[in-house]
Amino acid sequence: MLNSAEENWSALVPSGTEAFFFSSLSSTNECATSLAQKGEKGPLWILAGSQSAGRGRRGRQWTSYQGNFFGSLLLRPSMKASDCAALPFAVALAIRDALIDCGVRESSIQCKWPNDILIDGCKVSGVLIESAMKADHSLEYLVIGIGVNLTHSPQETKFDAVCLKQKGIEISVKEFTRFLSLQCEAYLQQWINKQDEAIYASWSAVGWGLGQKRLIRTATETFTGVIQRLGVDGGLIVMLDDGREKCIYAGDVFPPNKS
Ligand SMILES: O=C(O)CCCC[C@@H]1SC[C@@H]2NC(=O)N[C@@H]21
Repeated sequence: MLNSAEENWSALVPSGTEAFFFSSLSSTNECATSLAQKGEKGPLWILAGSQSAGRGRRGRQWTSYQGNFFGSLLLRPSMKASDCAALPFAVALAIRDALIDCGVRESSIQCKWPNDILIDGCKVSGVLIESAMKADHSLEYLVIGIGVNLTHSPQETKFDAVCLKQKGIEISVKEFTRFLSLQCEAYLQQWINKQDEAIYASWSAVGWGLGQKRLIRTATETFTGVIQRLGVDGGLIVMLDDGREKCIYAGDVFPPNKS
């Protein structure tokens, strides 16, 4: 499959990591997963100019117009699946710093639980992490899929979207790959070194809605509550309107007045 890549972008990413660009793929996560299942070792970035079946979190589609960034990083870290709680937040922080490298105003970028990135309250990036485990519950492989709106902001989404171009920043997929791959390397090293507390603290300093009322939608319920903090296991602790605390592990967070 890598033979059919249009360009080898390995010189753009940190040494020891390979990167291949395809002008179009169904999904970079699907491609990276299929390579992992065939024994590809990584670390490897799979990048695409567009995706015909981009995957979002919770079974959603990810609209994938040419000009935006679509990339998946395949890794085989020697970690237990139970060590992954801080991973989504490390990835979100890496994307945030890559956006700062591109010239986005630092104070305008926030991280929305679990791993969306917002600029001025609108979604600019989403992350889909997929993995497989060995029988002993250690990780077999990890695929970290990242989408970033560089030139288009799809409006058919649950959350208002924005792109860098709307903020006056023009950056190519290639340039963004360079920034993002460097930041991912740094933050993933922090995660591999088990610096979860530092990751949680950095994320919490730029977390969207902390201390504020938000609407939460899980697969089974919708409720409002005041976001308190991250739990040690990466869950989001919310104080319900009746004063009880509840921790959620999968779901979406919206402004409190969202219909
Ligand atoms: O729902 C979300 O917010 C997560 C979206 C993740 C999209 C990226 S684009 C690159 C990678 N390949 C995919 O099919 N999905 C992820």
